[in-house]
Amino acid sequence: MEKVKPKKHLGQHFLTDLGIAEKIAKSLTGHQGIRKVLEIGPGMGVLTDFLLMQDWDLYLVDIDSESIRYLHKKYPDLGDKIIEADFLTGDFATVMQEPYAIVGNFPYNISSQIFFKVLEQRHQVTEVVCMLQKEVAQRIASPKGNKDYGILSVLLQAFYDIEYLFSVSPEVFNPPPKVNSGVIRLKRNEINKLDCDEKLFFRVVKQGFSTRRKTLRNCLKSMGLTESLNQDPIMDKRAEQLDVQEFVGLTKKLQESWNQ
Ligand SMILES: C[S@@+](CC[C@H](N)C(=O)[O-])C[C@H]1O[C@@H](n2cnc3c(N)ncnc32)[C@H](O)[C@@H]1O
Repeated sequence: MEKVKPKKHLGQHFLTDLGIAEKIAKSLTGHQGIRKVLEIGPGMGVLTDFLLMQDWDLYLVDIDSESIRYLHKKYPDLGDKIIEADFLTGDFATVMQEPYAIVGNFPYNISSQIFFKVLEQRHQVTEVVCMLQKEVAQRIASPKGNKDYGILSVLLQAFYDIEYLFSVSPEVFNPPPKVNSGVIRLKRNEINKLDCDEKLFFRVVKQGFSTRRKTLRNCLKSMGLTESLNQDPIMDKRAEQLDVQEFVGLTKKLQESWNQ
């Protein structure tokens, strides 16, 4: 079968090391008893081959029509489960219907956007195993106080337990990317709902990190801080010094101060 020509604008760096592909596929655990799996960006199916050796109900989504033609030839039995779509704009809540896990060697240029979409679908997405740019992987898994800790770390850590699994060097891809890669696993935690207004929590986290070097007092002032909240010692801190629970506490304080 003629191979897919790598397209830079689609982040196509095809993994050539079968051992690593197998290791990624085996990192999926079926957390919370889920068998339905969506692979984002299967390309030529290097991960897919190993996923199909396991007992998953597997769906594939790729934006590239050349990859899709290749996958249909390679896996004729998958039929409609091979989906040509943009994961970022497609309605996968409806396609998948039930809770599902995500796996993939993500297109690195859109990996943060993929995670914002995962957050929107957090009630349905039980697990994510993925390879992405090492720095982004580290940032997502990073604890508070670390220079890498940011918006995605807090938001994802609020709903998922995150593990950095292993690093992968550029030589095992065709063409090799300019950056190192990292594989992470996210397992949805048991907390169905945060103990605060979740929409406000998202706003507080995003606004809190809007200027990293500034205190929360400065970053959040456009949100209408009352005088008493303005005096609260937490406002002297910077966003990177707060973990998820502290952000939840801050969100509750903000809401209560508005209700007074
Ligand atoms: C890094 S490659 C990985 C390919 C293959 N899984 C491998 O490991 O060799 C990323 C894949 O994501 C696909 N892709 C890029 N943007 C996408 C999007 N928005 N939605 C779905 N797939 C996308 C690309 O076409 C490509 O096949």
